[in-house]
Amino acid sequence: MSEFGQGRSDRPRRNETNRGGGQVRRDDAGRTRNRGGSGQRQFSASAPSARGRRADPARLTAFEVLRAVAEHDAYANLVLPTRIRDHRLDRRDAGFATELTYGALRGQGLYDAILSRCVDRPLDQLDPAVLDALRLGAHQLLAMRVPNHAALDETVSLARMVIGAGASGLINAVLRKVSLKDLDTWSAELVEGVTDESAAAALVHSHPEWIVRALRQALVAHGRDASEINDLLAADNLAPVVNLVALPGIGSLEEALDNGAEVGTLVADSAYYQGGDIARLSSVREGSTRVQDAGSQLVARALAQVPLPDAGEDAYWLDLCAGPGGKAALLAALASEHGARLTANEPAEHRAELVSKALVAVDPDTWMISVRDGREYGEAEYAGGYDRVMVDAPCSGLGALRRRPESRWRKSPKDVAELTILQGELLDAALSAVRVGGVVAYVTCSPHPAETVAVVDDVLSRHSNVKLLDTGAALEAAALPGMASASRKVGDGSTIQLWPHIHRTDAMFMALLTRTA
Ligand SMILES: C[S@@+](CC[C@H](N)C(=O)[O-])C[C@H]1O[C@@H](n2cnc3c(N)ncnc32)[C@H](O)[C@@H]1O
Repeated sequence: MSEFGQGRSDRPRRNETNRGGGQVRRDDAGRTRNRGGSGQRQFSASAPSARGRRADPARLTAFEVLRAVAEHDAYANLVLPTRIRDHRLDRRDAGFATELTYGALRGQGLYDAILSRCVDRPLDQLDPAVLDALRLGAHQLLAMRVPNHAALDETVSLARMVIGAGASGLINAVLRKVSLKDLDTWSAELVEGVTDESAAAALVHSHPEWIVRALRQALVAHGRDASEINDLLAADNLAPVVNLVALPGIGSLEEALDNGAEVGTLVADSAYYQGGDIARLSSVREGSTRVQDAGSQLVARALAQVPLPDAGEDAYWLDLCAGPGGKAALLAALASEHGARLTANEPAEHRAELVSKALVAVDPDTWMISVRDGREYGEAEYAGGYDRVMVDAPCSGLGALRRRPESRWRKSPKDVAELTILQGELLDAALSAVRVGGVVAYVTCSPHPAETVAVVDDVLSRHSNVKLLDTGAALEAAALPGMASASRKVGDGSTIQLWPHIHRTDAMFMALLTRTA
């Protein structure tokens, strides 16, 4: 089964027996079709000339999202829910559209390599809409449990309706060639003669080559074996399960568990939810239960719970880069339990508003929003004013590729280089704003060495009064028993790096630091 999707397809399930004993036929959109007494099919999945037939709404939805991503730089995870609503897809069709959209976007690199062997011209000379239709067809043919004839006919029908009759002929011919081999055979052919391991892994697991090299370096930099790269890349291609957190002292997981969620195994008050539209849970709508990756929950809890090296006051906490507010909500709830107050800072106005919304369920007396460049907290007026500071720095997001299916194709090494300067400056500001004996958490959702260990090494080399704490021990204390180790020793302290292929979380990095003088 493909690694480019949710790992399963819930449709079509063919030839199910219904309660009356007859055959329930499902069309290629997964809806049941009554074949009627005459046996005459109302809908022919195999008819290649389905002229005049309407495009399948689930496939049309996926096509529209791919077009929005390509033409308007849209984020698939934001556009898809709107399109699903526009087309009034039921739960089953919404699942199909989601798997198709995300799978085609993640698999784009691999599918383009395959398609370029089946098209008689360079892919960039194709109409971009045709190319998107071909990618959707390739994903259905190679990675979903859709019968070949259905994948072909439905994609051709879609193209005829939304692009034109001319395009549908080309698409039919190309997809027929794609369908002649399965994904493993195609992958093996593509890497034949490719001697560079990173280049081969980039092709097979559909990642840009520079990201494969960066992730391989990251594994080594965080004390793991470079040979894990294939597992890591494969994990990037699986849709993450929705993780929930019930805000401590405020929310409860009861409703989620009643609706099929399973208790989380990494961190307290968390759950895994696979029940579809999360907004149907009232606790989520109210904001007392929130969607948050378990890795993000862990780093927030580790900062909140680590004993302060100098047990003094513990009343003022700062989240320096808070938007859109995931960690701020958990930190504010934990601060409230501690009797502390959280300042959630975010320089982008619209993101600061999101932070306010994220905090809606938390007692408003325990938090406040600040809207400024986090580097301003390095100024004298804030010096030593906080006991615990979170620096969840803007980063390349290379550790969260599974959440944003198109993001890997939009990033470049230049993004990383630009961000590392800001990351160092924000960490400097946090270390100025924390009191002596307080704690700063430097966090990224990227394992890239330049954004993680290099930033920490640099700050330690520049400030003789800054010390790395045992972050691994703090994380373990915040986690449920049995979590696989994530820490790497550095002198007397340690940093931690979580991994999608080991911990089933985003690849969060954290270093806990203190100021000694
Ligand atoms: C990785 S995100 C933070 C995610 C957030 N902590 C959460 O858990 O939801 C980084 C945030 O830093 C903000 N940011 C960018 N430049 C900044 C700066 N100079 N000072 C403070 N925050 C900044 C971005 O707008 C973005 O919202």
